[in-house]
Amino acid sequence: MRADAIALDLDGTLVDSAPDIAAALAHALRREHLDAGFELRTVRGWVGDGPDALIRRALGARGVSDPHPTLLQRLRRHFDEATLAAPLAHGHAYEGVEATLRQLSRRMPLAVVTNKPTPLARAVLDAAGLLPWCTVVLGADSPEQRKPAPTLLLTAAQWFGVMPSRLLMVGDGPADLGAAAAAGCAAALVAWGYGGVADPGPAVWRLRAPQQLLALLPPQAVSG
Ligand SMILES: O=C(O)COP(=O)(O)O
Ligand SMILES: [Mg+2]
Repeated sequence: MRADAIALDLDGTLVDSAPDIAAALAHALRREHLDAGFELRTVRGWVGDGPDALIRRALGARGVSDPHPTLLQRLRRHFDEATLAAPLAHGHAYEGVEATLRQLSRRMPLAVVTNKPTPLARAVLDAAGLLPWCTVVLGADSPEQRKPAPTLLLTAAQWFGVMPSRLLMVGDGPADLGAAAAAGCAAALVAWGYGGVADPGPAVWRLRAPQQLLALLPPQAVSG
């Protein structure tokens, strides 16, 4: 396939961060004297739409379907503080990701496009040792930017001066595929992430290991 740049999702694609997200969520809920006893696999299923959606899902699971905005704000503040204090204390980059990004970054620019806010995303990437290989980190700093909206992918394409059709979005969830479709980008779905996509359709590449990206995008396929 031809791609001139890659956009990479963060949680569930580059890093197995669910244990840290679960710890930050538990910290936030406890600070507000709320029941924080969620299983890791439950929290894992809530990752992918950003921390505000995560917090709403946790509250919803406790029967709080219409939380007060100030409670949401406080929970977000506690969540962000906990994440910045220990971005990746329990999780790690998936095996093969660091070496793959290092090699790919010599061939083409790499953007991280995530529903995490940018400061949290940068902290996690730094802790994972992946930040040096990322040309730009684009997080969802406002609700409108959140995947499946195409905004961040279009920003990445513009940033790199490439057509959206020559930007490959690599992700683990429906928001990633939705954003790729909305932006007109090619898409690849990883097999190791937090999932939630039963049938990605024939146009989507399937990756069983990060290293497969190197074969999918050989050096001679790079233009310019
Ligand atoms: O839910 C999040 O915090 C972000 O998820 P993403 O990196 O998969 O976009
Ligand atoms: Mg993800």
